Amino acid sequence: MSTAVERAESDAASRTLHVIAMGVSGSGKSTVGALLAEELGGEFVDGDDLHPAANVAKMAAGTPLDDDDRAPWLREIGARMAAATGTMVIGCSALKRSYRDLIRSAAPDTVFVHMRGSRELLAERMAARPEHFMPLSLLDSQLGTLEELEPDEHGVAFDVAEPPAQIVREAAEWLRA
Ligand SMILES: Nc1ncnc2c1ncn2[C@@H]1O[C@H](COP(=O)(O)OP(=O)(O)O)[C@@H](O)[C@H]1O
Ligand SMILES: O=C(O)[C@H](O)[C@@H](O)[C@H](O)[C@H](O)COP(=O)(O)O
Repeated sequence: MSTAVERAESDAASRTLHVIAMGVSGSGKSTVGALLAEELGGEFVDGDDLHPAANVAKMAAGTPLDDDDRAPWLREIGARMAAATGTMVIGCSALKRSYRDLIRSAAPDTVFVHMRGSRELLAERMAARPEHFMPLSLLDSQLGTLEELEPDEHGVAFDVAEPPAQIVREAAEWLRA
């Protein structure tokens, strides 16, 4: 027979979690998000794959998205999260508070794991994946648009200078607590 502590630990481990791996381009949403989903025994969806083709074309051409471009994409992300039957991690920049509010309006228990880093390190990481559609020239617009998590938002931030495995370990610990 299991003890009360063991039962509580097992409940926490099996809890269904709704997580957005958030941050600007190059911050590790895809890398850390996929590893985190694996660690939590859930599914990972890359928000990049949910952008309308016009959004991808716009970014690839070096023009930042605006609120109107992002609205249908954020609604799709909220709908995916709300429809998840098990633990779900979605990589989504979720740069503004209003974008996170939109996702929460569909899936209120969504938790945000924000990967933060210096411009220099982010630029280095973006430059190291030249085949990606997102041009380095959009990094400053991404950083200019970013609104940090506010105290009343359910979330946690990590420094992208840490290795992915460490971020995942700490994030999973925080999420399960
Ligand atoms: N914490 C990290 N430490 C070292 N390299 C990382 C880390 N996170 C991501 N990377 C690398 O940086 C690049 C950008 O990461 P990626 O996951 O594609 O970011 P995003 O999805 O946010 O654009 C990739 O080449 C990835 O392997
Ligand atoms: O809202 C946006 O401007 C985009 O969602 C952007 O933040 C996101 O980062 C791109 O999809 C690029 O993809 P990567 O994040 O993989 O560079």
